[in-house]
Amino acid sequence: MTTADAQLAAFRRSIDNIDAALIHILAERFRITQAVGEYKAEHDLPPADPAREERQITRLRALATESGLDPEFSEKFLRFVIDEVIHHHERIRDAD
Ligand SMILES: O=C(O)C(=O)C[C@]1(C(=O)O)C=C[C@@H](O)C=C1
Repeated sequence: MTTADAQLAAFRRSIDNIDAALIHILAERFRITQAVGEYKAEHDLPPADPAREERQITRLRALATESGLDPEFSEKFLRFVIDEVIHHHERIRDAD
């Protein structure tokens, strides 16, 4: 193995650890949003709350900018996650 190969392998070990952390964090987020979906279905609350989403996006865009992450990417990522959560909420509501 060359020095360059060893360096790339070291970078990739770090990437693999970060990816694992992301999966654990997402799993935890979806675990709690599952409970939120059940709560909303029980209390006849709508699956989506656009005002709450607006506040989350504003907050995360600011955090992204502070952290050197592209705020556009952060918003797209959060939108993608929230849209999936809303689908889960709808499925829970429709199963009731
Ligand atoms: O906070 C809620 O009401 C949720 O259902 C959670 C969540 C989210 O995933 O963050 C999902 C859907 C709503 O539109 C807003 C936020």
